[in-house]
Amino acid sequence: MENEKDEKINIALWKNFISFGKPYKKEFKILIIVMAFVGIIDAVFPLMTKWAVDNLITNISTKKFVNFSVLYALLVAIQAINAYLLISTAGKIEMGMAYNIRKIGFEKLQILPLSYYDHKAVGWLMARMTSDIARLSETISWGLVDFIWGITLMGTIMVVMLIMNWKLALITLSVVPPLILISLYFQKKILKAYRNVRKINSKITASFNEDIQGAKTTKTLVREEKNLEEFSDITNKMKVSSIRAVTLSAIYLPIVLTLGSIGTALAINFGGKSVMNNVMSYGTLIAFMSYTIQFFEPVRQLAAIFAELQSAQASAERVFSLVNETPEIIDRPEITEKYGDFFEPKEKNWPLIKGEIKFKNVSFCYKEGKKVLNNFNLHVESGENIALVGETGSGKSTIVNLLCRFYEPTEGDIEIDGINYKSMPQIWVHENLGYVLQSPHLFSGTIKDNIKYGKLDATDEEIIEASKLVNAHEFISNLEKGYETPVGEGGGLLSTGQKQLISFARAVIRNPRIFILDEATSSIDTETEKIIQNTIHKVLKDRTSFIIAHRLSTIRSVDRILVISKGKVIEEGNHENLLKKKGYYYKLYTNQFIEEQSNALMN
Ligand SMILES: Nc1ncnc2c1ncn2[C@@H]1O[C@H](COP(=O)(O)OP(=O)(O)OP(=O)(O)O)[C@@H](O)[C@H]1O
Repeated sequence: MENEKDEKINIALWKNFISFGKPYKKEFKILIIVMAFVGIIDAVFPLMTKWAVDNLITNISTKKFVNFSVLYALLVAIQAINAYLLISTAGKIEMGMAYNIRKIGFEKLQILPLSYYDHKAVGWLMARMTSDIARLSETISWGLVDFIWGITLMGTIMVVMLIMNWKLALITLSVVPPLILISLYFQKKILKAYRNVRKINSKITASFNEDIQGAKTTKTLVREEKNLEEFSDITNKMKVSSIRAVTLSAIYLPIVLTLGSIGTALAINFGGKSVMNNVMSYGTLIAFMSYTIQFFEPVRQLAAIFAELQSAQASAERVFSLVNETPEIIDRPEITEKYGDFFEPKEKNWPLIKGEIKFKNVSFCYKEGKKVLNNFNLHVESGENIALVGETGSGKSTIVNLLCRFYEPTEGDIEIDGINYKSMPQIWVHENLGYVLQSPHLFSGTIKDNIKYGKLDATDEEIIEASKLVNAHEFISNLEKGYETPVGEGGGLLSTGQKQLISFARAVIRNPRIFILDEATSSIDTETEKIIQNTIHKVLKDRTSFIIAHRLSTIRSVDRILVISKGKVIEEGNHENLLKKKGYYYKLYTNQFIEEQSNALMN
């Protein structure tokens, strides 16, 4: 979590933020007018009291009394209508702006390349999209409410006081400047203290999160006591910070009340004398006393808004760093003109992919200066099945990520069917891609929903057909609710093998020309493994495919095996040829074979 600095108000940033409120121009206008009315009417009530004291008590007349009552009731009714208007309008602005920014943020998250997610933690992004945006919209709408109300109320009170008795007005208002200074000082301190509480709170949330997710690991490593100790440490800090924040509020309020009382005392003292000398009416004195008390609330509110704006600015900066992020991989303008953009694609009049792939002198680095691939060349025929093997970190996933255009080459080109993929929209490749991840992610919902995720308009027949192709139909049909079985969060209600089969179905339902399989390392039972082997065989048929292989038994029948080391192909050929070569692959294969045999014996 970043430090929130006490910076000056950044006008440009707030202008940018307010631009999201453009669709709510009418609501903003209503809110400003309503709040100005509320402020003025609030300042009229003490005048009503003055009038009542000066006229009704001393000189009672039924007609005047009735008129007074009617006017009073009218003002109260107007305030009630205003209250309705202000709450509904401010609420509309708050929710509307949050909706607009969240939508744009979500759209951005869809188009940002994988590289963006490499350096942004999930928790960071979630906090931006939820709490930061909520806080900003709240600050803007309710802050505006308090601001307009405060300014008009204070302005009206000042004008009325000066008109009634300018000398007494100046004397009573002399407590305002120290009040403003003290309010600013305390509001800043209070806000800082609460900010600290929030920071610790996010650590507590993260702690809970890690603890729940890592419950199994904790138990196996007997870390319970240590975890508890660390947790107590954070909660203790939270307690201390919260008490500090509350103490500051507890000191601030009596100071405001005292200053308010001094103002009232000044009014009574100097005003009382004027009343005794018959220079001023009782009613005016009472109005003055009411005004001094009424004056303090907006000062407190305005100081709070000012402090809140400074702090909310940090939220605004973080939200806009996401909203204004320019994706590293973008379709060129001439391409979007021809094919439309991500959210509004035009007719797909691009060539169908057959699946011939060429890496031409491709170099790539995730971080500047550290080349993972250097002058990498590869030619894959359409429909050819390729397996990538090699030690961990050798660059297998990188090759595949580049082919999928999740990242783009730093140097060199990648061609599909002889076309440089950078001269086509990203969706051209993505639409023709089937990718089964090493640990497939299923979304909460039913098995059917998850398979349909690969092709939103898929019919039930297509879903069953895809499931049959990947040998998943049998196990799905045996479940009590069949295709309507809920998979749980992240597919947690299914076994690893079942999850894999469903992700196969999801990938093949769109009939992709290029198929990528990042083979699972986690062990599954022999029966399921056999089913998956058979599935792989069927799915790869006639498609250009890349398998990142961990179990070498899977790839015995592929057309070509590439042994990758430090981003280079060090051996290539089919299974038999590579074994005959007695090189790296031979060693890898025999080691794995011996390992599997000894595991089998031990079991
Ligand atoms: N997102 C990333 N950001 C920075 N460096 C990365 C990133 N992904 C991979 N690397 C680095 O690039 C190199 C190649 O990684 P890659 O994931 O391609 O290897 P791999 O052969 O697929 O490994 P494994 O079999 O363990 O999955 C490694 O040194 C790795 O640390």
